[in-house]
Amino acid sequence: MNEPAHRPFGPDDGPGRIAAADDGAPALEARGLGHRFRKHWALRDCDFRLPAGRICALVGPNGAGKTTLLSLAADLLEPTRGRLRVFGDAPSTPASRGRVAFMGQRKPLYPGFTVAEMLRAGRELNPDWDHATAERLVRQGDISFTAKVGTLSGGQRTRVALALAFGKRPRLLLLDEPMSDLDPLVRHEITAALMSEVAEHGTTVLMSTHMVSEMDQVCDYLLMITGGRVRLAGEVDTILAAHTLLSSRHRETDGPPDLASHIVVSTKTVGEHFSALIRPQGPVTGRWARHEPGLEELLIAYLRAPDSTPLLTASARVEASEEAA
Ligand SMILES: Nc1ncnc2c1ncn2[C@@H]1O[C@H](COP(=O)(O)OP(=O)(O)OP(=O)(O)O)[C@@H](O)[C@H]1O
Repeated sequence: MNEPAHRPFGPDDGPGRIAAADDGAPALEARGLGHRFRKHWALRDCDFRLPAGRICALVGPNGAGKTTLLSLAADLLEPTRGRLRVFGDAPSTPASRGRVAFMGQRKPLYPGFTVAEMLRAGRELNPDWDHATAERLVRQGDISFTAKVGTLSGGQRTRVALALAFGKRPRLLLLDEPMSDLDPLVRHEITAALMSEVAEHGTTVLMSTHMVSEMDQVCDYLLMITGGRVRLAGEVDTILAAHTLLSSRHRETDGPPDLASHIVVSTKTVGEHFSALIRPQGPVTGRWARHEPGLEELLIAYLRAPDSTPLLTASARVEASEEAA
């Protein structure tokens, strides 16, 4: 993963940055969005919406294009094709840059600064800085304000980076694998801190993660990218309800014929045990054991079949893009 430079806050984020244009606009809207690194398309033909106020898990295998999408939203990269809007505005506008905070995998902290100095820098660079929120997040982690950032543990650094991101009072918080270097207890604490701040301020969160089982309780929206293309987008509940997990004793690797009328996402055969994740297109016939999949089961099935038919719920859909190839 090659990560661009971070810009968690900055002097461009001037006063009056929350323009009226964002009323009712989705937090993110991509139309025909593509980004190419030299000859390689990291993202292509992406059309989707992320409604405001959602906590969205951004998932996909390594190299899927998650960091690229977050970097486009944070205005660290420009689209090669198509466009992306943040609350109705291009990411490069002062209005958008003021509304967005990005915490990348390399936390945007200066090791020689104390925690207090880091927060002070946040206050000086951001006109709408919320010092009380930033301090509270640090205090909840029992982190000393006089400690040098370079001496903090991974979990403490993540907490300070989150405090800086929240202190900016973003409308959209972009987090790139925020929990990857944390132990389960600290992950739990940081998740709780994140949830309470989000509940208080109604922040939209787009968070890339490989820790799907832990995100299950946190995220109410899902964006799955494989090979640079959107595969799933929408409310977690709606997406799960659109699928059925079937299991049976069969020997056929391609599945029994009574699945032919459904969208079969992926199938698995272990010995005589056959299972299939399907999107039913009518009544399911046959002697199947059936249940609604969990989020992890669903994502593993899609990861196993990255070319399966995409599914976007109504709230995530945009009309076909004129700019798409
Ligand atoms: N600066 C770069 N130059 C060239 N190719 C790049 C660059 N950054 C990313 N890529 C390529 O673009 C594709 C998407 O990368 P990206 O980092 O967005 O994936 P990701 O889903 O975030 O992966 P991971 O889960 O491993 O972090 C990959 O094939 C990657 O090698």
